[in-house]
Amino acid sequence: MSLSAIAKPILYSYWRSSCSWRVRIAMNLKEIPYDIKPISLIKSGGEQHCNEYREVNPMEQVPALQIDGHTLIESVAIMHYLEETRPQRPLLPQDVHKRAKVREIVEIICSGIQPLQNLIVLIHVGEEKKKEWAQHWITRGFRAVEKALSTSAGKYCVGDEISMADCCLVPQVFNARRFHVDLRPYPIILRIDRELESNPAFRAAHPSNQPDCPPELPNK
Ligand SMILES: O=C(O)/C=C\C(=O)CC(=O)CC(=O)O
Repeated sequence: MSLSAIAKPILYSYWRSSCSWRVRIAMNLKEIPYDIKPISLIKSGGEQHCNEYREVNPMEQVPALQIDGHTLIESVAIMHYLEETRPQRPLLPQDVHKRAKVREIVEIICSGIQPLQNLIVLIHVGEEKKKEWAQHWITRGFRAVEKALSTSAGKYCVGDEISMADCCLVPQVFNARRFHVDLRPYPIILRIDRELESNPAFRAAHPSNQPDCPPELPNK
């Protein structure tokens, strides 16, 4: 086995990137030790655009995970890799219908909400319109998530076991608060977010507990 295959995984991460945060939660839940390599999405126009990092992730985004001698990108693909190679503390239910529900909620958030309100899109939309834009897409998506949860949720998004859906939901709720979305119409989302707040794996993955979190939290 090569040295890189047994090295401690390295996660290229940004403290308040919701996609990095999903993977941090999954790594923590599965108790996989890893080192963080911070990539600032804002310093000098964004370190994700430098030549060196483009070699790691040609999408010029975080996260990227170096693990088992491979470099993986895209948070959902990474979570599935972790699930398939580290089945301890499963993040997908056994039941096929419940699995479909987990994937549905993951997809709503990771395709239907977050990409529309991420940094590159908001820069394009412009400072003046960005808050209204982000609120629009998060509200639209949360309506669908809340509806899905009305039949799937137990203690967590799907039943009583934490799944990939929860790894995606909590960071998206943080983004919703950041853009001052009125969350009162989504009581199930709020209840699950509150439930997971004190979970150690979620707490350790929180932006405020990251090595690159600035001492003064900007809230723009
Ligand atoms: O500090 C910043 O303002 C820069 C970037 C982010 O927040 C990350 C995002 O683009 C949002 C997200 O991950 O959903």
